Amino acid sequence: MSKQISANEVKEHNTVEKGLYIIIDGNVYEMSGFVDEHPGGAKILKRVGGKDASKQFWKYHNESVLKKYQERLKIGSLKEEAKL
Ligand code: HEM
Repeated sequence: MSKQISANEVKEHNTVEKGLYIIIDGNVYEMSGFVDEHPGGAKILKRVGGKDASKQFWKYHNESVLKKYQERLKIGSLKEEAKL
């Protein structure tokens, strides 16, 4: 099972310096080492750091992109938490 990461932890990692975490479909990806080679540009990725970027991701990519990069970029999955 992959590492469980809380929504707060994701939120705190919103810059390349601190670690650029993004959520796609409940999985957490660490993008800081990838921003400079992202074909869609660094800026757009930095803007979604610390956030759920599922909607933006599926707008521009398909499943094969995730398959290709998940081994390198995926660091865990979003922890299920009780909602108040
Ligand atoms: C795991 C995360 C991501 C990976 C591995 C990734 C990878 C890639 C790759 C390989 C391409 C080249 C086109 C392709 O092969 O489909 C691309 C293009 C692009 N990506 Fe990403 N990307 C990620 C997340 C995102 C996110 C979150 C956004 C938006 C906020 C984004 C926006 C774009 C845009 C705008 C393009 C250019 C599309 C075009 O020129 O038609 N990407 N990305």
